[in-house]
Amino acid sequence: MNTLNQTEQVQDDAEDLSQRRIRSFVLRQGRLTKGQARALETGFPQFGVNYAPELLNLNALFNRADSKKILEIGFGMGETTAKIAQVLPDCDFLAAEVHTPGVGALLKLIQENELNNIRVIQHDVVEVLHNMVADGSLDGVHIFFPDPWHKKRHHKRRLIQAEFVQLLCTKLKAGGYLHVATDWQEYAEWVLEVLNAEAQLENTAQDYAVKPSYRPLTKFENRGLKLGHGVWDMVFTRK
Ligand SMILES: C[S@@+](CC[C@H](N)C(=O)[O-])C[C@H]1O[C@@H](n2cnc3c(N)ncnc32)[C@H](O)[C@@H]1O
Repeated sequence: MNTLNQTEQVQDDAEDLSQRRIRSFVLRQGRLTKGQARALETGFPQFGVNYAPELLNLNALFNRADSKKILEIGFGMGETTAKIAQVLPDCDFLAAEVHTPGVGALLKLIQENELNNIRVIQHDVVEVLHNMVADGSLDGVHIFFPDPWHKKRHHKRRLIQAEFVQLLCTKLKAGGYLHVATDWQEYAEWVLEVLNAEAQLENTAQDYAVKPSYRPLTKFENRGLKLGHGVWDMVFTRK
């Protein structure tokens, strides 16, 4: 192991010991653009949800009862979230992300596109699910390009793990869906194995699914596809 790896290992171990749970993200100081800062200030009061260990009333949050309620996990800069919310106006999206610039960016998109069907929460989604989302209340869960945590010793940080998938299943309605997409083949195989092993889930495809039309191709993904890189979608439903 070289010195850099040793330092990383020590940092990893220290973090693991200091936390009750291994997290799927590392918080980095991110620079906010002026637009993102303004959107946080003006948009969060209307479209933001503060973390609190109390169950959310999703119908009240979106001010309608007849819509499908979808949780998006780790929306990054929110481009995909905003596009999907536009093409699926009958669905409401609770979008979770931990990084402040991303939260500002999505709030900016919500304001620019006058979207009423997104609410944003800045918190670890594992805690949000445990403490704020009622059992059997979600029609769908979107997880697009979760951090692949390439190194073997970091695999424990991967969001998609048996225990996490079980938690998602308790929050999904019967017939609700879980859609995961990744551009890292080894992680795709890992995700497929974990989802196949969960007895409460059923694959909608033989293995990988055809990309559902609501998920837009991002610039990054398009570039990768042109270079011959793959993207794998997996769509499972809750029995
Ligand atoms: C690789 S990025 C993908 C972003 C976006 N979905 C996309 O397709 O561009 C993964 C994101 O998941 C977020 N994330 C990871 N673990 C999370 C957690 N436990 N709760 C909320 N967000 C999380 C990270 O902060 C990061 O922005």
